[in-house]
Amino acid sequence: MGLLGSDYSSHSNSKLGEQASLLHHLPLSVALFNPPKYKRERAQTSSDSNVNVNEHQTCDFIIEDVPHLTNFLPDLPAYPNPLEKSQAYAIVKRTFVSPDDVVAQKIVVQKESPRGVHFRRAGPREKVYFTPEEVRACIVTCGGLCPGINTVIREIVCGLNYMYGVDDILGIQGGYRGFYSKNTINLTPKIVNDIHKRGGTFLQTSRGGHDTNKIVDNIQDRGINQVYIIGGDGTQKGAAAIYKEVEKRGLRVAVAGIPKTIDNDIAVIDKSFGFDTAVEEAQRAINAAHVEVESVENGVGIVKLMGRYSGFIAMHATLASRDVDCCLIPESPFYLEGQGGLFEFVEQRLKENGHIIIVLAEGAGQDYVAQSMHAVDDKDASGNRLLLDSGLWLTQKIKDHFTNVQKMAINMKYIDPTYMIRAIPSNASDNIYCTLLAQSAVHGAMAGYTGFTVGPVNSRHAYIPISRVTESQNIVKLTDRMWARLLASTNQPSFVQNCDLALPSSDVVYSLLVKVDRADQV
Ligand SMILES: Nc1ncnc2c1ncn2[C@@H]1O[C@H](COP(=O)(O)OP(=O)(O)OP(=O)(O)O)[C@@H](O)[C@H]1O
Ligand SMILES: O=P(O)(O)OC[C@H]1O[C@](O)(CO)[C@@H](O)[C@@H]1O
Ligand SMILES: [Mg+2]
Repeated sequence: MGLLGSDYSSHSNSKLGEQASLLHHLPLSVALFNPPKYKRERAQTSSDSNVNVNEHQTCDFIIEDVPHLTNFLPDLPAYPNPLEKSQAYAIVKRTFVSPDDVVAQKIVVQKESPRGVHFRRAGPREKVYFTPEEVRACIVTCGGLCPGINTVIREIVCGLNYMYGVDDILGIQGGYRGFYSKNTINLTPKIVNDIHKRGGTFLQTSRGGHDTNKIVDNIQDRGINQVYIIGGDGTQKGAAAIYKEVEKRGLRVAVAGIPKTIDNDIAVIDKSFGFDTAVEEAQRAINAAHVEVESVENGVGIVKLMGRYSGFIAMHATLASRDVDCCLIPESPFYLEGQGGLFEFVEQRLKENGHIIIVLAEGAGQDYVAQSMHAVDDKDASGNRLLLDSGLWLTQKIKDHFTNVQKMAINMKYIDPTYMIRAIPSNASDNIYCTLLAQSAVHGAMAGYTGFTVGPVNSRHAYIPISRVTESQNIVKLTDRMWARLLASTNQPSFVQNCDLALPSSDVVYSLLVKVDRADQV
């Protein structure tokens, strides 16, 4: 028996495998593997001088596992994985992922630190819980667009068909509401063959319209037993609700989430697909701004990029470009006037270089804009806050300041590429990434796992409990080194007063950042 009871395994002699029977009785998603204290015995060498030989140490090993259909359908039959006979895997040394393989969430550790949280490694398993003829799969795409969605759709269809011989795959059209309001389309490798060359989603998408009961009724009525759900944080919350309802009804339906978001705001995973493509496309807008502002006197270029709550696209586009003087993101409050403010910085760069480029994430400075516009807090159909145009607002503020206060003529160039960075096909590396995601999702569902999201954790693909990726949103942490690297690269103001920077706790620094921002507004 493997690390957890749901996997069939021949690795019964591994140390982790020996703990399996204990783990099987632990709560579904979290298993704490707490081996006895062991003696670390090492020969002491000169380079080891700071190591305490023979000291005792506890190493906590935590697995956050994903559910398996057998958790609520214990008598489900298993079958040998057809990949055993697949020509693609014929000479692969280890076709099947060992049930003992896990992926560590933290790979930078200290000598004495606990082993920490691990996720189940993604990939094909020795046993599957569906025969090819039994499978009726469906794919749905929800939320905003993102480069690579079509590649994921294509690779799920081809993966199911070429690897597992499945040929009953339905496309749900128009997002979650498509389950109960639209006809499905049949997806075959031939139909999806070229779709990866196009941007957007072949299946169409929507916001709102998630009705768990209606969706699961429909899954049941249509005899669907594998559900592949491609979407962002909101979509994954919807997938978790579908999984829970499926479990409650005791249905043999595997629910697999594939994380999608241009904003890169999904927790746990390294990066979301399409993000690199979007950052690359954003370079075109920044380059255009650079050409424009270099060709005039006192050129001020403002480029607004997507990023509702997280400034990853703006941060990475800035770091990649070298032409950007200042990057503004939602996580880092800024202020305009006075010492250390944005106006002062713009003036300084204009004097030094004759031009300046500011990259602004759409969610940056929203409170500022809302105040000056007395706007109401509008929401989209999914309940996401509708943003005000901070790019236009900043453009006007800078124009007003230099015309009325500084009495200095500037040449303002505002570029807003918005949808252009996400409505394109994915680049080569994102295409490969999408293929891995799709194949991992297919292997997971075929192996009977459910209620999981697939994604890379420290470059290794893993099955992550859906609830784990929806409990928080990934944001740029100002206290991490990446933001410091950006500040060091642009040499822009951090908008944090020196005395505040000395504070030890990131929470305190963050709350002060907010206070600095508020203080400036009153
Ligand atoms: N808490 C929730 N529970 C169930 N369904 C939800 C929840 N939040 C959002 N959804 C559904 O998920 C779908 C997509 O959500 P949303 O519009 O927020 O996009 P997203 O998946 O977060 O993607 P992105 O942010 O990248 O555009 C919608 O159909 C919405 O109804
Ligand atoms: O106009 P739409 O399609 O709702 O999408 C806009 C939003 O979608 C995202 O791309 C992803 O959430 C945001 O960056 C952006 O604010
Ligand atoms: Mg979202």
